[in-house]
Amino acid sequence: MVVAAEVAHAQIYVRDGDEIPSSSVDVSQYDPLTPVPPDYSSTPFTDTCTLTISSGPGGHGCISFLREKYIANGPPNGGDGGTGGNVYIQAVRGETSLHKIARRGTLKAGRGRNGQGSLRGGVRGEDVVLHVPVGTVVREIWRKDPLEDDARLGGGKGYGQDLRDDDPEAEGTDQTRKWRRDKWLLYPGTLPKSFTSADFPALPRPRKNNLVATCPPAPLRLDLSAPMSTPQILAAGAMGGLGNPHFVTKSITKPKYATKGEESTRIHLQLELKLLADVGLVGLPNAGKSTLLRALTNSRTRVGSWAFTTLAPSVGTVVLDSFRGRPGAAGSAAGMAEGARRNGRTHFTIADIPGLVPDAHLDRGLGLGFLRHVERAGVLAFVIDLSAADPVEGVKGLWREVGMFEQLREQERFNGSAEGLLAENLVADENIMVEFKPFESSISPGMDPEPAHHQKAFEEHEHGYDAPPANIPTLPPLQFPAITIKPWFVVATKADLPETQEAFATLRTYLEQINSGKEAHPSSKAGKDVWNGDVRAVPVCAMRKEGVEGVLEVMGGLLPPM
Ligand SMILES: Nc1nc2c(ncn2[C@@H]2O[C@H](COP(=O)(O)OP(=O)(O)OP(=O)(O)O)[C@@H](O)[C@H]2O)c(=O)[nH]1
Ligand SMILES: [Mg+2]
Repeated sequence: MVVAAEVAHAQIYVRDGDEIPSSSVDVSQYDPLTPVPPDYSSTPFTDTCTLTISSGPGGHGCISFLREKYIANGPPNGGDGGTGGNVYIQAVRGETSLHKIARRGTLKAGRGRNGQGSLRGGVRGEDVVLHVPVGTVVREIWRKDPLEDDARLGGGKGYGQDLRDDDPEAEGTDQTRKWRRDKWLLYPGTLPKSFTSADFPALPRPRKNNLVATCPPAPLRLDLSAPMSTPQILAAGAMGGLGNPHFVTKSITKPKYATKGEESTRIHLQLELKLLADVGLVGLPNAGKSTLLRALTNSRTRVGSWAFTTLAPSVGTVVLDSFRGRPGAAGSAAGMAEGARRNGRTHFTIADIPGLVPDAHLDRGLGLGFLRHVERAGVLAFVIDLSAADPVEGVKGLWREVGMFEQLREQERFNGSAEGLLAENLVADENIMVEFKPFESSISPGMDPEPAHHQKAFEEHEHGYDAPPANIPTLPPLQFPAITIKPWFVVATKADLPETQEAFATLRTYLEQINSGKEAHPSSKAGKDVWNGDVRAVPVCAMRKEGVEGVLEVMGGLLPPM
C-alpha cells in the first residue's frame, strides 16, 4: 500500500516498511530545502547511448486472379505490397537525458502490409519519431542497406540483373538455379522446380523509396543543437513487392509469382549529449549545489550533509513566467525579468553535477566522468561554501581541476588521432595478408555453382539482418569549445552561517582584482583563451531561499540569446 500526503506543494510517498509512517511527518515543519528522505527523487540520467534504428520492410506483392460469376479463371489481380514506415528524429525541448532511448535498444518502424486481391495495395507501415534532447549529436557506427549490399555483391549491377542476364556461363546448365528464390513469392502449392527459365521473368530493377533522396547522406552525422519544428527523416521505409499483374507477358498471361517486399535498412547509431544544460553548478562535495538547485527549480534531487550525496547529474528547469503553483518560478520572475528580456528566453536549465575533489583530473573521487559534464554546460556557476576554508583558494582549486582536465582532453585528442593512424596502418597490413582456408571447395571461380551474392542474400533473408558487420569502426571523441572561454560566476552559499561576512569580502575583492587584471585568471590561461566579462559573486542562503533571485539574474544575463 502507498500512502500519499500532500504537504506544501510536495507529495510525500511512504512505502510499507519505511521507518517514517505518514502520521509522523509534521506538516508545519516540512521544508522542501531540508527535505526528509522520502522526498528524494532520483532522476535517471544517461548522456551517451547506442541505438539501432530500422526502417519498415516492404509488404509482399500478391498473387491473385479474378474470380466472378461466369469468370472462373480470370486475369491476375494481385495488389502491390505497402511501403514500410520511416524513422524520423526530432530534437525537442523538455527532454534532458537519453535514458529512455538507451533502454530501447532498437527502434523499428512498421512493416508495410502485403498486397491483396482485387488489385488492393498494402497499407503503408507506421512511421516512428525518435525524440531526443536539444544538444544531441547523432553519429552512425554501421549500416546495413540491403539494396546497397546487393549492388555491391552483384558487382555493382544491382540484383535486377538476374543470373540469366549477366552470367553467360550458366547457359545450358540447370535452369532452375537462375532465379533468386529469396526475392520471389510463389503461388501456394507450386513447386519451385516447375519454374523453368522459359516461363520465369528477370527480376525487376530494385525500387527505392522517393524519400531516400531527403535522408541525410551516409554516414550520418547530425548535430541537433536547436529545437526542431519538423522531424528529420533518418531512414526511409523499404518498397513493397510487386503483385502478379506486373509480370503478364504475351506468352505468360497468368503469372503465378509476385515479388517480395524489400528488406529494411538498419542503422546503428551512437547518440551523445553535447549540451547538458544551460548552466552547470561546479563545486566541492557538500558545498550545497543540490540545495541550490532545489531552491532555484522544482528539482527533487537528494541533499545530505555528507560528501558525494549526488552521484549522477540531475537537471532542473527554471521557468521565467509566473505560472501558478510554481513557487520557485513565481518568486524569480521579478528578478529575472531584466536578463530574460535581454535574451528572449522563457526558461533555462541548470545541471547539478557531482562534486569535484582535489585531483579529480587524475580520476580521484568520482573523477573524470563528471568533469566531462562541466564542458557540456553553457555557463559555469562555481558554488563555494563560505563556511569552509578560504573561498579564494576554493575558486582557484576548482579552476585548477577544470584547467588540468582541459589539458588532458587536448592530449587525448592528439593521442587519439595518433592511435587512429596506427590502427589504419594495421588494417592496411591485414589486407595484404592471405587468409588460409583449409576446407575451401575445389571448384574454380569460373565454375561457381551458386554465385556468392545469391547465396549470401538468401542466407541473410533466412536468418534476418541481425548480425552486425565484422569490422565495426570506432568513432573519434566529440570536439567541444574550450571550458575557459565559457562565462562564469561564483555563488557563495551558506551565507547564513556566522563569520562568513569576511570570507565573502575576500572573495569579492579577489574577483574584482581578476576583473581589473591585477590578478591572473585562476585557470592560468590568459588573453583570448579566457572569458573576459565581469566575474560576479552572489551571496545566498540556499537553505532558506535567500538571495537566489540574484543568482537567477546573473545567470539570465550570462546566457546567450535564444
Ligand atoms: N546553513 C546552510 N546549510 C546549507 C546551505 N545549503 C546547503 N546546506 C547544507 O549543506 C549540506 C550539503 O548540501 P548538498 O546540497 O547536499 O551539497 P552538494 O554540493 O550537493 O553535495 P554533493 O552532492 O555531495 O556534491 C546539507 O546538509 C545542506 O543542508 C545553506 O545555504 N546554509
Ligand atoms: Mg548534491
